Amino acid sequence: MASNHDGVFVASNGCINGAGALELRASPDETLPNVAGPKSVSDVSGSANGYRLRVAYQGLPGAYSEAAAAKAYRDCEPVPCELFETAFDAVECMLVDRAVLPIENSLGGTIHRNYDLLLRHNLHIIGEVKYAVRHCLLANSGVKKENLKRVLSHPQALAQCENTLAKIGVVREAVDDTAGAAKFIATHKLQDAGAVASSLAAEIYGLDILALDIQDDPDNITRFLMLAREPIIPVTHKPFKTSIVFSLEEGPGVLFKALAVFALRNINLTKIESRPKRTKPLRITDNGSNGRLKYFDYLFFVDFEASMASPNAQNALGHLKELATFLRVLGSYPRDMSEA
Ligand SMILES: O=C(O)C(=O)C[C@]1(C(=O)O)C=C[C@@H](O)C=C1
Repeated sequence: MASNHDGVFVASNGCINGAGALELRASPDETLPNVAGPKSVSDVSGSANGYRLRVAYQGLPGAYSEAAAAKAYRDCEPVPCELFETAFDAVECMLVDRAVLPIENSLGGTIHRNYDLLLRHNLHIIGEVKYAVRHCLLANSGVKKENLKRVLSHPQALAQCENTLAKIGVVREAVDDTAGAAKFIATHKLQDAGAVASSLAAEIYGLDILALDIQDDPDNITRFLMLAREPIIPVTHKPFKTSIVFSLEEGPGVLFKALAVFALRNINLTKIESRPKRTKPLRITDNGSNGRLKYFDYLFFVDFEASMASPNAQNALGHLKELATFLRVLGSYPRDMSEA
């Protein structure tokens, strides 16, 4: 992995350091309790014995993900990464200790890319954090709303401000992250372009705030996942959530039967998401008259409100195993019960 001039981890092949790459830092297992091996539930502090936990996030300084990382791990050292994938790689290569990545937003919906990456990588979900996202419309000093012809931001942020941007009547341009959009218009001193980003991004990149709270609903919350190389030890005395992914044979009612394993045990599901199986997205079968039928084949991601330490959840997954062609537990972790 390598970093650019701004110290942002950028995509490269694998974990071997190339020229100009950041030095590989072993995880400070000897200083931070429970860093190696399964972690305890209280693993939320971002520092111990003078060592600051290094937490990867996607975007540049001033991105909401940076603020979410700091909320998840107080006093941590947030480490910017170019792509979601770079953040996954940085944890796997031990360049950082954790990653904090968005998974869904109350207005914009699911961040599908991170579901796909969860499956392709071997990290564990060890926590979740809800963050209230308050978007601002930013521009260079002297630029007024009526001068704007285009507005740049992360696609999720543009989606979350759809009504406001439609009213202003600007062209929307998608970029990698909100803070990157702010930096771009500032660096190029653009006079006809604005950015949707945080008030912190305005401060960092020296931009004016033309409008505050421009998201389509004042209550705009993004849920982030906390990822680590090792799982945490699940407990039953705290509210826990478990995330799994599975696939099923084709047939009538199979998904109904799979979800019934939770209903039968009174386990509440909080989310279900289906994604195409990337390796084999189509299932081809005989249509009974020498023709071929092509079915889409899916992976189902489910979150349920129970700890893997509870016999109820273990029985439910035992039952699901009988129906599933593939089943993986992505993590069992404390629910974020805060108001965001
Ligand atoms: O661009 C940023 O600032 C991000 O942190 C990314 C991101 C996302 O991917 O959803 C995070 C929170 C907001 O929902 C908007 C954008």
